[in-house]
Amino acid sequence: MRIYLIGYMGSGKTTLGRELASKLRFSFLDLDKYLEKKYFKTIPQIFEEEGEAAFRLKEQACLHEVSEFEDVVVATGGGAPCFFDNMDVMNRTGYCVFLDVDSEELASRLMESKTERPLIKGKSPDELMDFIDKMMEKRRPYYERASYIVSGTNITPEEILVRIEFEHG
Ligand SMILES: Nc1ncnc2c1ncn2[C@@H]1O[C@H](COP(=O)(O)OP(=O)(O)O)[C@@H](O)[C@H]1O
Ligand SMILES: O=C(O)C1=C[C@@H](OP(=O)(O)O)[C@@H](O)[C@H](O)C1
Ligand SMILES: [Mg+2]
Repeated sequence: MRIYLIGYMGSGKTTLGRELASKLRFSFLDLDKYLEKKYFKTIPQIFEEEGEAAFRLKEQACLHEVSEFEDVVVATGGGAPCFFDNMDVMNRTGYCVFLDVDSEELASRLMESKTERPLIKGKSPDELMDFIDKMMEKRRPYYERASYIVSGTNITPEEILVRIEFEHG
């Protein structure tokens, strides 16, 4: 069994994914970290040296690899669902959960942790808010293809599990 967490930067995929995996006694895998290990480069380095398009190709390759792993919770990167066949792969090979957190909450979380995220690096609070709103509008249709949507500002791993169990039986 595989669980994929998707959603905007700052929605808590990495944080909640780790907690969820430990509850289930599954392995936890962060797609960004997996990618950094595979290519021996950090995400900001790849964006800077090779550009976003190259990053997206690497991200897709990594997703295809991890989609064969057993009993894992995968925290994806915020953009992963919006490129290539990634959303199809996740829906086909696991339970895909969209963490739907409102943009004000995202902005306040992301102000604290911008440096490792090349897409928002150096933005002022107002610019960040505007950027999140615009990008969320484009990304939402992809995110909403997830089999499960969990919304709120304080989503817990229990809530995610209950949803999957309740709807899946
Ligand atoms: N439920 C939460 N409540 C408050 N802050 C959170 C919550 N989940 C994550 N954060 C904080 O938000 C930031 C981004 O979380 P992270 O798990 O890295 O998100 P993602 O992987 O979706 O980008 C981190 O600083 C984290 O501590
Ligand atoms: O939203 C995006 O396009 C990205 C999100 C990041 O992951 P997080 O969502 O874990 O921050 C990381 O993959 C990269 O910086 C691009
Ligand atoms: Mg993350």
